[in-house]
Amino acid sequence: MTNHGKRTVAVLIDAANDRIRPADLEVITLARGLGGVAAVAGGELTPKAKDELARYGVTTLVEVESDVPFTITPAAAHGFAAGVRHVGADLALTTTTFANREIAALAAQELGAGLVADAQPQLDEAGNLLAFKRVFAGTWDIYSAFTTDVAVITVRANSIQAAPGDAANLNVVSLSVKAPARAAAVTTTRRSVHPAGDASRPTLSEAAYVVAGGRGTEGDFGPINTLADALGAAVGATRDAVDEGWVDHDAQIGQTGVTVAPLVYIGAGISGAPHHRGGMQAAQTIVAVNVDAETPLFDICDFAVVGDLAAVLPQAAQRIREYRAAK
Ligand SMILES: Cc1cc2nc3c(=O)[nH]c(=O)nc-3n(C[C@H](O)[C@H](O)[C@H](O)COP(=O)(O)OP(=O)(O)OC[C@H]3O[C@@H](n4cnc5c(N)ncnc54)[C@H](O)[C@@H]3O)c2cc1C
Repeated sequence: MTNHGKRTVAVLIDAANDRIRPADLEVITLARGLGGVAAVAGGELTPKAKDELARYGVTTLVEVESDVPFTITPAAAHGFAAGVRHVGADLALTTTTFANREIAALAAQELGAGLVADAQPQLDEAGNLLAFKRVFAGTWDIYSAFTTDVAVITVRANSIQAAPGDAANLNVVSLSVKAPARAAAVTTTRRSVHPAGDASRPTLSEAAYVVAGGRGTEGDFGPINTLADALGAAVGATRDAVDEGWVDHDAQIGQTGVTVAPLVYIGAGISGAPHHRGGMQAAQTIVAVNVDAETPLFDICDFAVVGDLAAVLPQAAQRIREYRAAK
């Protein structure tokens, strides 16, 4: 895919009541640096959500009315692809969630587009689009170029901090689509959303701050929760902690768990086995708390604290609370 001058970037968004999800706002912020931004949503958004899109510089909102709801993945993929075509976008972005990976793949197939999952769009010096991703437990950086006219990228959370842009006049378009037969063939009898972990905390895969505990907690996640509460962080864990039944499987970070890329990852009582590192090494700042000064996690961390987590974490939480109260 070569540089065509001004790009149009379509972003799939998922409004939760009146709010645009923070991860979607990150993707919109990223998209603004690449071209004009159009949002594509399944159904009608509330006026508040539309205001938020305008504040983030989105110029067009395509509200897709589909005969099958976007909760059915092929219907969402078809609706998204229709939105991308409608605005003539050459780049389509979604956040990286399990559902969005599938939506992006099906939409890319329909659009004849190249797809890179869990990456960050970037422009090279000539303005050509690249998808950047860090792989193999953070040991390789891959830059992919597109040979197709349209590119689809699912964007890893916390690639960028969301920030409002120049407020735009939002042009709202309604687009009616008929879902493909494979979507219409599905009958939803019951739909229940399983709240991942603690509903009062951010989603682990999208959180800006993550506090994770391992076998060193000896089953007491109290200090982990205390620090997570002070920071507004998600709680993560190693597989050993999950296998012991100390925390839900949803919290497992690593090769066979969730991949996180927060601004700050704090790992306490975690040795830093390669299986765990593969899921957190992309964090921007890594803090490790361990009684063993030789623990492997110290080899890759930015800040190492040698100490008992039961003593260190409550003190850190207390200082954070004091700092926030004084601000
Ligand atoms: C196929 C496969 C897939 C796997 N997938 C994953 C995965 O997705 N995610 C994952 O995490 N693991 C995974 N594992 C397991 C992984 O290899 C490690 O066994 C696991 O990550 C170790 O967990 P841990 O760090 O909690 O425990 P340990 O390695 O036992 O480390 C505990 C650490 O706590 C420290 N400690 C003890 N007491 C304290 C204290 N009071 N204060 C501070 N520090 C203390 C110790 O010094 C030690 O460093 C996988 C393994 C296999 C074989």
